[in-house]
Amino acid sequence: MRIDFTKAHATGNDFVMVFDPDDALHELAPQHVAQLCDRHFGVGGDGFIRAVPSDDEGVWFMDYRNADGSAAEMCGNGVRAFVRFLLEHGAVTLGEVDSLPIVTRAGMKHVRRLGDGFEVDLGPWRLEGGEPLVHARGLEVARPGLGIDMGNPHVVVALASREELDALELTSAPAIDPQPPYGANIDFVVPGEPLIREGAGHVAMRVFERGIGETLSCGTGAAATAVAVRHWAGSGAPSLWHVTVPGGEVTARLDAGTDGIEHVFLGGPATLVYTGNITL
Ligand SMILES: N[C@@H](CCC[C@H](N)C(=O)O)C(=O)O
Repeated sequence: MRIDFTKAHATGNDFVMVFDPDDALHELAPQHVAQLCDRHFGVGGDGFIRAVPSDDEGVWFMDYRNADGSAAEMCGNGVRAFVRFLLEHGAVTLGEVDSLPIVTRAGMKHVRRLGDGFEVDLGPWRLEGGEPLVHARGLEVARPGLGIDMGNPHVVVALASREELDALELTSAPAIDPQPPYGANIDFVVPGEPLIREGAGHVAMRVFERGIGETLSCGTGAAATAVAVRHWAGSGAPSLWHVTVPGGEVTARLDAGTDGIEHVFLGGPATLVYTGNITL
């Protein structure tokens, strides 16, 4: 089977993207996805994204899979790359003031232009309750995490310093107790110095993603980070957060959605790198 693909990234979170208007690849097996995402034997990527028409006329479904072939509900960096990809294919148009609906496994999301990049309305979040203990290599003792549902599951762990963040060894999965039923992406966070600058919050994070491993960036992780840090900071904390990740910076803005409930709006760049084809 020959597959035409585009390699894309959003702050270093990289994807193999396929345009599939006829849904011809709907039976692509997890091992095929894993092969495409393999950095030694395939194209290489943190995830695989297939563009397929949704049941809504003119609206596209983002079929997102992790590098191990597992499906995930949402990918905040991936959806920005997805919109760039759809625009490149001429499959959609997006004016300066419009927003584009995209169907995901976590429901419909709306994406608008923001500078040279895009901003996606990830919708409302949910605090999971409880404080799972997270232990990663490089940490002397396990730390409590805050479980946040951002459409996909996250556990955010606050660390004391930049040194502690840098010392983390994320080549193997951190242990979580109790283990969340569907697994979780684990976001390790340190406050910026200072935490608040010019009215906006600043934090740095590293992430160990479910179904992948450490990545250079995670958009839903940055959104969960902003929610967690604001939760810890209490009233008076800013609503705009700059989140530094190993692959760059994204923004997470906490604001009312069209339903009047507070949503997280994730902003950042998205780049198409090259196109090619591969035979599986
Ligand atoms: N990197 C993504 C999240 C991808 C899915 C995640 N690994 C999961 O399994 O939930 C992002 O930018 O949000």
